[in-house]
Amino acid sequence: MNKGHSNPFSNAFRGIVASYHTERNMKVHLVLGLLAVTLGVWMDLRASEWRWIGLCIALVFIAELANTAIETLVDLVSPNDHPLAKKAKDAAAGAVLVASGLAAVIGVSIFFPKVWTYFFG
Ligand SMILES: Nc1ncnc2c1ncn2[C@@H]1O[C@H](COP(=O)(O)OP(=O)(O)OP(=O)(O)O)[C@@H](O)[C@H]1O
Repeated sequence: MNKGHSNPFSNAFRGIVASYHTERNMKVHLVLGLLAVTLGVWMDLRASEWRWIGLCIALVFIAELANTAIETLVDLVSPNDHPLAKKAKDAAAGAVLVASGLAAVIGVSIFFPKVWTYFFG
């Protein structure tokens, strides 16, 4: 493999696109992220609230990309069942769950009161 002319940005972008194509959860995260941004524009969020939403979206994508990287490496190194392969994959999936859970809690705490006030306030 020729590594001489590789551009770090295009490598990183290729990694994100490849993960989007192979991981169903990436598409779910993208839709939820776009939904949060749309809702944020509609609800006219404050700058501090946008920072939290941006942080949550980035955190979930970082966790999902790391999960993809670990799953891919595990499949390469241990194509057959092995307890350590299971441990690595389950821990990586756990990272996505923690990030998604935090994003859900922060998202609900920001949007729920605004949506409630909009419809019933
Ligand atoms: N090589 C392996 N050895 C042992 N257990 C494995 C191995 N590969 C996967 N598993 C286990 O099988 C289950 C399903 O794994 P799978 O590879 O489908 O990933 P996943 O967690 O479902 O994620 P995704 O849906 O993103 O692929 C998980 O509990 C995982 O730990």
